[in-house]
Amino acid sequence: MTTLKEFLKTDRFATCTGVELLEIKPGYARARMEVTDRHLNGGGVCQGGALFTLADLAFAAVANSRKKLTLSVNANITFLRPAKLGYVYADATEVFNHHRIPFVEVKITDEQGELIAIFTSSGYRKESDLPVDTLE
Ligand SMILES: CC(C)(COP(=O)(O)OP(=O)(O)OC[C@H]1O[C@@H](n2cnc3c(N)ncnc32)[C@H](O)[C@@H]1OP(=O)(O)O)[C@@H](O)C(=O)NCCC(=O)NCCSC(=O)Cc1ccccc1
Repeated sequence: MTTLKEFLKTDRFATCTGVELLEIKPGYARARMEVTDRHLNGGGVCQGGALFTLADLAFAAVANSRKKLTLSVNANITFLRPAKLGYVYADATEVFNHHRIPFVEVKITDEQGELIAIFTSSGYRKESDLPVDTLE
């Protein structure tokens, strides 16, 4: 039996950056990443691309939670506060479950629950079923 969580572990770049999927339900997913020295930019805060990667995997989990292959066709991120060393969490919600063009919002927060960034993305949902039996 294959789960969506296992399917998304094949995203090796996200795995290399330390992104872990914690929860996937229909229309909702949560992921986390530990910000370590290797994630810091020259300004001493978490690099924006690392936060984007965290949000992108959370997007992939929620957008594919309907078990149809869904890819991102556009994405935007707004950085509100710097992320420091420690865990950051991504809560992804499928705001609009359109059968073809779903819309997803991902909120990134730190260990104190402070909002770090907001990512939004539209997906393109293909007809093809994902080769997964369950979500987790
Ligand atoms: C999948 C699809 C969006 C659609 O494929 P197909 O069904 O084969 O159909 P086709 O390509 O023929 O397109 C149909 C029509 O739509 C048009 N069109 C397309 N895009 C746009 C646009 N932005 N804006 C406007 N129009 C657009 C296109 O020109 C065409 O128009 P036409 O009918 O000729 O007039 C494909 O274009 C693609 O791969 N794009 C790149 C996506 C990508 O690499 N994303 C990033 C990585 S995924 C990720 O991050 C998360 C993740 C991780 C792991 C697992 C899952 C998720």
